[in-house]
Amino acid sequence: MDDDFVLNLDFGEGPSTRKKKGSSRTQRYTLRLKEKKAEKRNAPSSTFKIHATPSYGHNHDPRPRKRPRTEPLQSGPSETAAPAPAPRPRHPAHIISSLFSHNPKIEKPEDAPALKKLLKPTNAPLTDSSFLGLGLDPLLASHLSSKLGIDKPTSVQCASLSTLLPSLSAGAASQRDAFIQSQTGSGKTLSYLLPVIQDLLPLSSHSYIDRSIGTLAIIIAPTRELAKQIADILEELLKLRLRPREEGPDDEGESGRLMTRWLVSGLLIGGATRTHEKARLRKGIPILVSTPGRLLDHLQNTSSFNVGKCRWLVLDEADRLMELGFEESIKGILAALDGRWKLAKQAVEEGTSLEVGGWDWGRRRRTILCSATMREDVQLLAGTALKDPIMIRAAKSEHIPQPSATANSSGAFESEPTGDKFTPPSQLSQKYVLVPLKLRLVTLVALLRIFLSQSQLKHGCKIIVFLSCTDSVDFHWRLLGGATMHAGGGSASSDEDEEQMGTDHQGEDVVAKSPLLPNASIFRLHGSLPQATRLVSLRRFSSVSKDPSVESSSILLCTSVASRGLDLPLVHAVLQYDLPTEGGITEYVHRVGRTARAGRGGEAWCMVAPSESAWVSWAEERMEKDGSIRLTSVAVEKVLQDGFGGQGKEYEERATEVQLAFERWVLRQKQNSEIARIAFLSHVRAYATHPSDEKHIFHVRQLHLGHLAKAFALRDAPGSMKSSKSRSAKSRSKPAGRSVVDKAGSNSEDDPETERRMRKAVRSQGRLVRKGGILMNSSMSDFQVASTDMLEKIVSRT
Ligand SMILES: Nc1ncnc2c1ncn2[C@@H]1O[C@H](COP(=O)(O)OP(=O)(O)OP(=O)(O)O)[C@@H](O)[C@H]1O
Repeated sequence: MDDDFVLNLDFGEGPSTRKKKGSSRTQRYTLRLKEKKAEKRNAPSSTFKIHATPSYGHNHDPRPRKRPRTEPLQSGPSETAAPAPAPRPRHPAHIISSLFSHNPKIEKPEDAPALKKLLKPTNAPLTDSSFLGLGLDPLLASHLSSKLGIDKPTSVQCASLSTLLPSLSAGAASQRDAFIQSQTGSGKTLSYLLPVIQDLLPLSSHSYIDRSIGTLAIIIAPTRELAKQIADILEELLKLRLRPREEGPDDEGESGRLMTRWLVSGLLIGGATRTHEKARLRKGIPILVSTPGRLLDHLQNTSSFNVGKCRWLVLDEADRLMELGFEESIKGILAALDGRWKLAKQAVEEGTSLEVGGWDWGRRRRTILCSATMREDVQLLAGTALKDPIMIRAAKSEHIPQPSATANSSGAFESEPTGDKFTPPSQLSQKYVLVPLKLRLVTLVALLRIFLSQSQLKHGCKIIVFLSCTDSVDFHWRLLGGATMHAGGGSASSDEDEEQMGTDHQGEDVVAKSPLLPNASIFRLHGSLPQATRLVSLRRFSSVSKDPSVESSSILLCTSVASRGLDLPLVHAVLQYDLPTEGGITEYVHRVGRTARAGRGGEAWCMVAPSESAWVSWAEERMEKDGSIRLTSVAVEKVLQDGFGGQGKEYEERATEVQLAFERWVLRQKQNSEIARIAFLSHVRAYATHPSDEKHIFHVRQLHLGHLAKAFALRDAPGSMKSSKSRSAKSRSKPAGRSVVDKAGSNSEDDPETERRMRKAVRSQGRLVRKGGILMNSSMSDFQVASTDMLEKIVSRT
């Protein structure tokens, strides 16, 4: 089987790779590498091969080296192969990227034990339980099984259904509010949707009830994507048959239930015009999914929004709601709902409104709060929103958990159950690679190639890559989609770049293809993209071809906006290219939780800089004190070797060529260099926002900016890291790659005042994305370059 693919290498000097004058360091590297290469090289070749299927454990291929092919690089499935460019002679003056010199020494990780103990999934459906046994309506249970393929409940679903289902929870417990907390991918959405539907379903047998009854249940989610996802699941659930399969359409049936289909769902997330939304609300939306800002807006301004009879309020991802500053909006929503209920009740009592027969006005609204963590701010929200709540948690073992704690009047839970740390599912394999800054970009490509090659066996897979900020996402997306291995790329026009980019119907770029990542579509997601683009990107990233012969591998480059709640099918690997700047270990667990869902397997990888190595034990300890959670170290050399193939240290040459291809793309056009520069600056700025208790691990001062520049395919750190106006001749002569402190000419970051100003400046910029508590940008990590001078000012203490 020859499933290798070939990279065309051009050693000729294209215009884009012309050496800058006066770069004596580069000249030295060039000469050294040239000499080394000349020694090694027997017969110069214009191509090398990169194994599409990395061979774990078989790196030293005993087969004789194949004669290099001269075919062009294989592209993605939809692309036709381009004619092979004629091999060009190697040019002695070609700039060589010195990727493998002057890197910090990294100790080789110990070999991982050959047979890793397989851990039982902690978020899988339970084999010894059933929905019917928990009291779920047979119509719902059979719909779950036949249409959604869900037969057994997960642990948290067992706990919640046994508490929240109206049929089982008799007496006082039947009206209590609830706090649901459990692992990622454990099925929290169904754990609240099923009780809500089961509670409202009997109303369908009253012929006089229709949509005009208004909104009876509201689900609030922090982001539009999440709200849309919940609404989609709800819509699927509400397609259930309203009579048992064995009963005909006109039978009154043994069940004695003749139900009408009035129970429909609706989504309010902005995007549509207010008038259009108002018209939908006037018609009636019995179960509404919304983001907080838009909901509050309609509660305050839409008189036809009939919520007087609302029975359920669900606050999903409550910790994210708090992080995004929605506390005030939620208080407003609670007050408005109470007010509307009072007014509606009063109107009925006064006879000014038509009574719905037998409506139980005494029944209080039930509120459910779902959160990954029990942080202080979430407990405060629980204190405001919940009354005498019951705590619902998933057990770690296959035991149906009992509701375990109750909250006091301030919302604090009196009996804090043990083992309440927010941990990833146990079946998730967690790995990290200590990567010198210079090698980050090529290691990213190598890792993606490894994931893709694994997925080839399974007809495609999904990979999510988290980056620090929107500018970095945009840059990497364009870079991967634009860079080619043709050194003649110096003359490539932007049209050629565009060929590898697909656009959505609004003309916004959606998909990119990289010759380095064959058969994969690359998407991006961050808060600054138009809403339509975000939704299209997510939909296309998640789509799975029904034809097994069509590979549907896809890669999503994103910010933390994708870390919470999103349920994207078949995500095989999550790579944290940049570790979270906000949210610490909770954010890490949310991100890795996009894979290994509902009992399935998955891989979580992190790239850790040598200066950040203390993060590993820091993270392990925060996930589980007893040391049961361990991240496995994988050597960067192994990743590069497996990703790029070749014999011995051949991967170094290949990685260098890939780096050069990226650097050529950056040099190709001014606009590319600008994107790279902006991404670099935004990344450093985002890095500076790591909270003070993480500064011993993540400190800008530890970053070698010259090396980091390589990770943005730049040959030097942007000169504007120091204001050009104020840059002295002395500082100009300093070698690139010094830390911010060096460049600023003083120990600026040791100065508490500078530190304070830096945080303030960065935070205030972060706040710009949240206007009046309404999510404008969806993620606090989505830093925009409102002013690229910001960082320069910060570091130069102007
Ligand atoms: N009982 C079940 N059996 C099989 N799959 C299930 C079951 N319940 C839910 N799922 C599936 O598990 C996946 C995760 O569900 P869901 O998104 O509700 O998890 P979650 O706990 O809310 O995760 P997160 O904390 O990441 O938001 C979904 O694809 C869902 O269809």
